[in-house]
Amino acid sequence: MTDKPRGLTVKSVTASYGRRQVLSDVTFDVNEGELLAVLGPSGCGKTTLLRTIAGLHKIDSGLVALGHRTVANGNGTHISPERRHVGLVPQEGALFPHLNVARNISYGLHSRLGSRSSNIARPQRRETVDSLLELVGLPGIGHVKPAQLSGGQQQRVALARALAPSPQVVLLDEPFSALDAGLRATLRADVRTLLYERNMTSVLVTHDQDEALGMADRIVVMLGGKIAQIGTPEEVYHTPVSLEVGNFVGDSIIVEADATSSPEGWAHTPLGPVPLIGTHTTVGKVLIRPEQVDIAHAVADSEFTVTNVRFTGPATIVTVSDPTGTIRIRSLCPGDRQFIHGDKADVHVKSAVPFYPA
Ligand SMILES: Nc1ncnc2c1ncn2[C@@H]1O[C@H](COP(=O)(O)OP(=O)(O)OP(=O)(O)O)[C@@H](O)[C@H]1O
Repeated sequence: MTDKPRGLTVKSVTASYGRRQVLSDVTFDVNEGELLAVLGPSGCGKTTLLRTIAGLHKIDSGLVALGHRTVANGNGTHISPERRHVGLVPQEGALFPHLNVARNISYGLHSRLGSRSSNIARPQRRETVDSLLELVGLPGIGHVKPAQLSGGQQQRVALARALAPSPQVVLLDEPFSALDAGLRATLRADVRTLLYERNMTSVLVTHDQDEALGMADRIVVMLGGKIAQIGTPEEVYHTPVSLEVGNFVGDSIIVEADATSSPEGWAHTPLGPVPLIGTHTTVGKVLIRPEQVDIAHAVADSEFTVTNVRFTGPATIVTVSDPTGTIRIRSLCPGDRQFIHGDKADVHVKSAVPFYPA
């Protein structure tokens, strides 16, 4: 269990809907002030996991603790959501439409204090709401109804409401999924800064790889109700524990590799010799990231042909394929287009890649 009073422990948690188990032996800690992303495909159990931490879904076995306080275990302990001191930022549509922004936020204060909330002096409540609106970058909009706000503004208000009772942990359930790309990027950065400045312990659930890689201190990769890997964004991106994790966490090229007869630390592949992370002596597969591949105009004849060129602004994504089209390699080339469709190309993997034995 975490020894920090504001950390979170999830230990060997299983949870079900009826007879169907959807979380299986889930274990991780979140350190005080850390943002942990739970990344996984749709249906893998991310929301259920958040709900078990928030107290909205009972666990079958295992333990959930906030700091030193066990809030759920398999022996019948189940502290109710309002007594857990957890703030939840759900997906879109979470605000009460009939209440103005200030009342939506002060609802967060009520939920912490229950019946005692009426004892808080109105000026004090107002001061708290005003400072939270300031914090999320929306000063002076307390009188406005949610319908008058943009999606991004509504999510900022939802965050203010979650932070209102000074929770021990903030849980964010795909909070940016309904926003357009530009707004999503801005809000991700703002929320990250805000949580960091408040030293908030946070769990962010997302199926968006960029979001997890860009926001989290550590990532839990969930596949099929189980944890597949826990690590820093760099670890899960560069050294995924399996091809499945690697493929899910980012754009990847997976090719056959033979390390039985190549020099130590290298494997023969259809792309030529490829450097490996670690020493291997079997056949298997390698997982290559697009930015690890250099593509150059062929000096002699090459079996690889440029089949797609896509300019993205800061870089150009070039796809080359072998004659059968079974091997397709995307490479991230900085700068403007230097290739056109049909160019012959040489392919070179420039840094060590993970190897997975067959
Ligand atoms: N109330 C429910 N009753 C029965 N089964 C449910 C219920 N809620 C979710 N499930 C099932 O449990 C599994 C996990 O669902 P969950 O919503 O936790 O996944 P998720 O990873 O959050 O998915 P998404 O990213 O699509 O929201 C899914 O197979 C889902 O169909």
